[in-house]
Amino acid sequence: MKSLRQHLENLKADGKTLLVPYIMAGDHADGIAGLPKTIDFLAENGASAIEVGIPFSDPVADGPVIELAGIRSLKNGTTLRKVIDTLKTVKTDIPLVIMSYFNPIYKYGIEQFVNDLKATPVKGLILPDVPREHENMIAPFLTNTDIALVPLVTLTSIPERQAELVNGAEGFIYAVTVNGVTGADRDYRADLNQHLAKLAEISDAPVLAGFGVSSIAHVEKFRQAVDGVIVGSYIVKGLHEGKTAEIAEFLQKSSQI
Ligand SMILES: O=P(O)(O)OC[C@@H](O)[C@@H](O)c1c[nH]c2ccccc12
Repeated sequence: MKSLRQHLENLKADGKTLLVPYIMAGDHADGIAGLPKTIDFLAENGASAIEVGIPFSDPVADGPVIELAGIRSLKNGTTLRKVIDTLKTVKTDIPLVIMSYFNPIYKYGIEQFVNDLKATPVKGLILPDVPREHENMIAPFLTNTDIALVPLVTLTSIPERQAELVNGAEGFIYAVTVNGVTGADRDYRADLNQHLAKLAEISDAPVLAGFGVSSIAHVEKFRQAVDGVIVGSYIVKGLHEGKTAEIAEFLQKSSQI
């Protein structure tokens, strides 16, 4: 079993709420140099894993908060190469998961990308614009590595599709809670937890809910149906505004739920 899944399953077996904050690499006051300390900060405050975003000019699934963070990061001169070089210097016990659109990886060289990640704590990949049908562009390079491909299951995925995506999940299942882009402050549909609980039932791998999670009440709600949550916009905005105490408190409280 790949270590991302093992790590999350161990936490789950200890009764922990799985908590995966998302950050935009390079969106720090001191540019990419600030990435290692941001990772340390999240790890110290209870993150189970950390999703590290790669900035991209056409982020089709990103809402305004993440999109602006990407623009700031690109203005800081962040490139995929700089992110990987910086991650090579990071020492952490918790797995990192790269979230990237495919284009930067394609430009970098797919095989080279996977090879270079082996010298980093990256244990998973979320590639929102690579559907299962196209996974073979990268999956063969991951076979003999400890890097898991994390599937996104959306509300519109029909049961057959869900089963297919869940089958053989190497890390965790990313259960998308809304139809639309990332971002906090949104209404969830009334039967969302039933939908999530069904997904959790058919999945052996841990299931984490993401999109719009921005309060302790959200974490408590989703915890009734799945193993944990992914929190992006709330974290990205808070860090950008320097609200570290608030973020630390949110993470600590969430991981105790
Ligand atoms: O920001 P939110 O609503 O908390 O959602 C998480 C999200 O930001 C992060 O996982 C993410 C950022 N960009 C993405 C693109 C697709 C899927 C997921 C993402």
